[in-house]
Amino acid sequence: MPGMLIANIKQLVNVRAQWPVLRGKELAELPCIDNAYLLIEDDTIVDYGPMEQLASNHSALPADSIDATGKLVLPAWCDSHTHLVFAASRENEFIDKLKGLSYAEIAARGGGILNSARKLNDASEDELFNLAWKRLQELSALGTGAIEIKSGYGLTVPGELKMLRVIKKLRERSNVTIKATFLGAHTYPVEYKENHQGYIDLIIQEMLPVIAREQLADYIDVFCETGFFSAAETEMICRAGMQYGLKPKIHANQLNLSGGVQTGVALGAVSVDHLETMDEAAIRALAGSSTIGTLLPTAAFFLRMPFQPARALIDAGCAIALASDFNPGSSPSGNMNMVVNMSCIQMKMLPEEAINAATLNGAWAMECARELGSISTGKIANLIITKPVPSLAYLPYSFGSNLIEQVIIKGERVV
Ligand SMILES: N=CN[C@@H](CCC(=O)O)C(=O)O
Ligand SMILES: [Zn+2]
Repeated sequence: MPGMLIANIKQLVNVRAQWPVLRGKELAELPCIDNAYLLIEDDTIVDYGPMEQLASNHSALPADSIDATGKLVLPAWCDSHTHLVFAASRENEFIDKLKGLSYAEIAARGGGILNSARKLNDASEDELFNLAWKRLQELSALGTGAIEIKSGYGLTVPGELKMLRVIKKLRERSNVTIKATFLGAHTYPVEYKENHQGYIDLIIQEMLPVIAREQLADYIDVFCETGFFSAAETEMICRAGMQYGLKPKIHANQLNLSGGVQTGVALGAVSVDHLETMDEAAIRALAGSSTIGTLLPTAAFFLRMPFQPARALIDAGCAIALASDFNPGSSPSGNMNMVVNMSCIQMKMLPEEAINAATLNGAWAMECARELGSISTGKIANLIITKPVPSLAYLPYSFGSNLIEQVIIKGERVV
C-alpha cells in the first residue's frame, strides 16, 4: 500500500481538529497524543490516533514505515519573517559592533541595509538563487517547512524585482511553502535621503505595478522606525500596496516606539513584527486587534536589545508568533529551534506557548493555517521527528543540541 506510516510515536504534538489563531492563555494549550501513529498519503496527513486504534482503524498499512519509539512528532516550523535572499554576509559589521558601534551608527555610515543593497544589486539572479537555495536546504533540514521571504535589499526597481523573482523561483522549485513580501521600503537609498517622497513615488509608481502584474508578492512591508520610514509614510506605502491586493506585514517597534504597531493595527495588517520596544498603548492596540504580533528573539539577541515582552503580550491577550528574521545584519541564523529555545530562556515563554507560536500562529502569520501549522487530517505532511528525548520541554531546555532526526516536507523525507 502506498503512503507512509509513523508508528509508536512517544508524543504526537499539536494535534487539532480545529486550528484557530491562538491568543493569550490559549497559547499554553498544546494538544498531544501519547503513543500515537500518523499516516501520510502523497503529501497529506490522512489519519492519526493512539497506537491501540491503529489495527482496528486500518486493515492494510503502507510498507514504508518509520518507528518513532521514544521520539516526538511535531508540525514543521512555520517561519513567518525572513530576509533569506541576500548576496553576502556582514561579519565585518559584526566586528564593528563588538568594538562598540550601534546598529543605527553602522546604518548611518552606509553599512547595514545599504551595504547589503550594494552587494545585491551587483549580484546576478542566478547567484542570488543559488545562495538562497542553499540556505533554504539548511533550514528545511532544521525543521522549517514554511517560510516568508522579503525583498528589501534591492532598493532600486531592478534590484527589488530581481529579489522577488528569486523568491518566485524558490517557490516554484522547493517543497517548502513560501510566501513573498515586498519590502521596497526597507530604508531610503542614499540618493533619496533628502527626497523621501521621490523614493515613495518610485515604490508606488514603478515597483508596485510590475510586482502586481507579475504576481511577485503576497504582502507589503515597511520598516517603520525612527530614521527609516515614519508611521505616516508607512501608511501611505501600505495603502498603495493594498490597492494591488497586498496585505501589510510591518516591521514595527524594533528600536523605538515608532507608531508602527498602531499603524499596522489600523490598516488591518496580518502581522506587526519585532516589537522589542513596546509600551502600554502599543500592547493594548495589538491585543484589541486581529493582527498577529511576531516576535523575533534572535534579532534582539544578536543586537543585544531587550527581548520582546512576550509575557506582557500574552497576558494582555495578544496573538503572537515566533519567527527567525534570518538576515545578514541582525539575525544571521534562521534556525527556528534556536528561536524556540531563546523564547523560553529569555522571554519566559512556556515550551507549549513557544511551539504553538512557531507552528500554528506562524502559519496564521503567513495565512496558510488551513494547510499547515498543526497535525490535522487533510493538512500537508510537514513534520519534524525528533531524536529520542525525555519530554517536550527537553527541546527548548537542551539548547544547542540538534534534536531533529528526520524532517518530512510535503510527505517527502528531506533528512
Ligand atoms: N530591521 C530591519 N530589517 C532587518 C535587518 C536588516 C539588516 O540589517 O540587513 C530586521 O528585520 O532586523
Ligand atoms: Zn526583518
